[in-house]
Amino acid sequence: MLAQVAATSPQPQLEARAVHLWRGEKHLLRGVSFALYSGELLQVVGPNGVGKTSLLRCVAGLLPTESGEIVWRGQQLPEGRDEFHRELAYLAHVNGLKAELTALENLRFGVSVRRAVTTEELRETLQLLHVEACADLPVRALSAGQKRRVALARIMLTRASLWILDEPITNLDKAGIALFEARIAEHMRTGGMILTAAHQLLLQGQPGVRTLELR
Ligand SMILES: Nc1ncnc2c1ncn2[C@@H]1O[C@H](COP(=O)(O)OP(=O)(O)OP(=O)(O)O)[C@@H](O)[C@H]1O
Repeated sequence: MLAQVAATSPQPQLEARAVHLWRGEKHLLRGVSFALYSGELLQVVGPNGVGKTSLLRCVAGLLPTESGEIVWRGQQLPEGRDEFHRELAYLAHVNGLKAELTALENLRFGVSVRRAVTTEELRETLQLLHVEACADLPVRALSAGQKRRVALARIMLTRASLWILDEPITNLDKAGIALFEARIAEHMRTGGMILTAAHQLLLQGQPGVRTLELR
């Protein structure tokens, strides 16, 4: 708890300011604002179709906003976009894994574009999510929950400070959720930040954990 307080900086690292987005005829995001500080988890909640995924995609730069600002460490994007993307790890609804490659090959492929990584480190990370036995299996042979765990291992391995995760615990069982919550808590403890779209809240009631409700 003390470590979390120490990791919290007085300046927001990420801000959305009055973001508006239309999808077709629908005015989806109507002036959405938030600030995310070092060591925090912000969970975007709301009913199906309200715009949670769209907001995450706007923040990640995958969807252009009609108006409003996304600000990373005081700099309005797209200015400084390369640095922002170096600090960002994004996980969509889909896992983004290649079915014919093994879990280990997927991780190596996904992580080594960002940094050098050893096989030992990849295996250790799979172990943290209890899917080390899947390391040498083709991803097509894994269950939905095992695939999600491998996809989450990729996020952990990036060493990005900001994780943007769309429904991260989809298909995870109780044990998988608990393992992932422990990794999130560790990321927060070391000053990392997480922005999620969520139907099921993580680390409820813990310091540094907030929700943003879309209506
Ligand atoms: N590519 C698209 N083109 C047009 N409209 C879209 C597109 N993608 C999503 N939408 C619409 O935008 C709205 C918000 O979708 P979004 O996926 O952001 O919602 P969500 O809150 O994440 O929903 P869920 O809880 O079901 O995942 C929906 O009405 C959806 O139909």
